[in-house]
Amino acid sequence: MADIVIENMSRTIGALKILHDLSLSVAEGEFITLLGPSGCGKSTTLNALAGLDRPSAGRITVGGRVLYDEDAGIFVEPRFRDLGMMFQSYALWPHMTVQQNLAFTLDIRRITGAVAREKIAHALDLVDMDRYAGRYPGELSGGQQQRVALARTLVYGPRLMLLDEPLSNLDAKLRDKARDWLRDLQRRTGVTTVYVTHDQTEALALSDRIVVMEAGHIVQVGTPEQIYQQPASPFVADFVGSNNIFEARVLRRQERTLTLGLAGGIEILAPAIDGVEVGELVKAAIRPEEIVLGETNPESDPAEIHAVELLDSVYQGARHVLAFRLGDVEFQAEQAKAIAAGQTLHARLPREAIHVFAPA
Ligand SMILES: Nc1ncnc2c1ncn2[C@@H]1O[C@H](COP(=O)(O)OP(=O)(O)OP(=O)(O)O)[C@@H](O)[C@H]1O
Repeated sequence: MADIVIENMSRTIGALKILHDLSLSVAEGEFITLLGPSGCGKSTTLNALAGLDRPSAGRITVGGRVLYDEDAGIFVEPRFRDLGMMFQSYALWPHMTVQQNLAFTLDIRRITGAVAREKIAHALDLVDMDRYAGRYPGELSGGQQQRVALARTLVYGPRLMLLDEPLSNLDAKLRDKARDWLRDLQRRTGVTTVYVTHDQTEALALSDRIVVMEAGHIVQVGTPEQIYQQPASPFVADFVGSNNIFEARVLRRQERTLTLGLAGGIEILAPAIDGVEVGELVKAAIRPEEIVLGETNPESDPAEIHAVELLDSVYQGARHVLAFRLGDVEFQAEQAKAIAAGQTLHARLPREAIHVFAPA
């Protein structure tokens, strides 16, 4: 049974349509991430689940209970929704110890005494902060404060955990670590989680499924692998991971192969897809790590190989980013081995690595 069902939810403010007819089901225990650029409506969606914002139309059900139904005039107040929410600016109460911060959250829900103490001990244990119960927030590192904030979100056993960019104020190294234990924590507790981020690395690492949003629309829902390997549109391809996105004309269509033309008579092979006609302009994408430079394998299809001049070579630690031009398109390739700019060499664009998008 789905734990969260959002049906035809829209949000309008004045003349501005912020969410367009969103529908989404989240399974019990699932970790789902709303991913998209700033202003695409992620927080508005999360706030609608939390009851902090009232949508203009649609219906939200959690665990079979209707929390919002515009047509039926139902809107359950946040405090009656039984959800744990943590924002980017998770402030712990500075004048209370860790223990008191959690106790206060329970107290609001009239959970006190031995039951409260047991829940607090359990929540602090979950985030590995049980030894710090007597400390004040000011005596903890940023990462520790953040774990306490998560414990505070979890302490009363919410049905859903709603997290809005909870890792964004940690430095890069701590964020990687925090990401790992957040995933682990969610697996251990099994609490259905909706996570908001504009960071695609975080989304790929954490999620069971990712919901990609663009301008108030859901544009793709899928596992991290599906989103990464089969982006539904050039927007998704561009937003998730790096991609070379280019425009080309469809020159020929064979059973399994499309031949795409670039300026200067360059021909690129791609897998055939439906909905594309010969003569049409299409968008296509290939990931930098799929391009093979300096290809000499005699078994490769020569039609996939092009002589190119290396325009630029940038060292980025574990890999080199190498730029070259084909027709009027500049491509970037990535590989571990350095190659000096200015050389002419072979670039192989494997047919299967090219992703063609049917015109919208
Ligand atoms: N109260 C409001 N009045 C007018 N416009 C609003 C209001 N709240 C949100 N918006 C607009 O709605 C759109 C979606 O906002 P939302 O905060 O949901 O985006 P987001 O994807 O969470 O962005 P970010 O990653 O920057 O937090 C934005 O264009 C925003 O400016």
